[in-house]
Amino acid sequence: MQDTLRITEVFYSLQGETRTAGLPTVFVRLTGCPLRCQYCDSAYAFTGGTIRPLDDILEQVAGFRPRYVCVTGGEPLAQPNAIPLLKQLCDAGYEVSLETSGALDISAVDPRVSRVVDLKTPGSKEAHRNRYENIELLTPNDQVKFVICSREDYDWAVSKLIQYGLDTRAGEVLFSPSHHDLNARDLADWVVADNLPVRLQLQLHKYLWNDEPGR
Ligand SMILES: C[S@@+](CC[C@H](N)C(=O)[O-])C[C@H]1O[C@@H](n2cnc3c(N)ncnc32)[C@H](O)[C@@H]1O
Ligand SMILES: Nc1nc2[nH]cc(C(=O)O)c2c(=O)[nH]1
Ligand code: SF4
Ligand SMILES: [Mg+2]
Repeated sequence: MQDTLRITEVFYSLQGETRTAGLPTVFVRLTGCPLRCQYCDSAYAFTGGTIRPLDDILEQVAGFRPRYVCVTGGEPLAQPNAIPLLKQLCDAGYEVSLETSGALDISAVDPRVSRVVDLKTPGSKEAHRNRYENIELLTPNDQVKFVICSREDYDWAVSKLIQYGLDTRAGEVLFSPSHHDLNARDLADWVVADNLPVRLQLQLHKYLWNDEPGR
């Protein structure tokens, strides 16, 4: 039996987030997630999808001839075969990133992958799922993200930034406003006022294409 994964979509777009924002990227969106963040913009990936052999997914990715590949979901690490998928994407020569909720163990992910680890804020309603052991595993090739819903979430994120020295562990600390919950301008003003060592990230794809799936 060949390794398979349940996949919602594979598409080519501009990376809307993280340190490669703006660069053409293939997205592989895995189906299913054990969390239910109140703001989730990808709830259409909770169910459905198609079970596909790994080779078939790799072949579709190769057809786009990309430099960057982003594995997202849903929660990719909820499927054990996400680990061989990530390794084989690296072996194929792509620059690979993984978007993960931070609720599951990231230790088995190929070190060539840039792990984008969310620390779920209280405003997500899933902060109790954070696996803080992941923080010790972060390297300069990784990125930590806070999706911020309110001033209270911002203060919480700043306290975690300081408590764990996140800017010295990960290559990037990203502060992203929760779309529809928080004005990007307010978050920008707070980051400047506090002189934080973080990058404000806006979801570029929502400005370009609103909230359409597959973009
Ligand atoms: C849809 S999730 C999939 C990967 C993984 N489950 C996770 O949460 O990181 C991809 C990224 O989108 C972020 N996201 C989801 N909904 C959002 C929203 N309404 N505003 C800003 N970011 C959002 C998540 O926090 C996460 O960083
Ligand atoms: N363009 C684009 N960039 C993205 N970066 C992360 C995404 C995600 O849903 O994880 C995403 C997405 O859905 N679209
Ligand atoms: S963990 Fe990611 S995919 Fe799951 S509900 Fe939260 S934002 Fe959505
Ligand atoms: Mg998205």
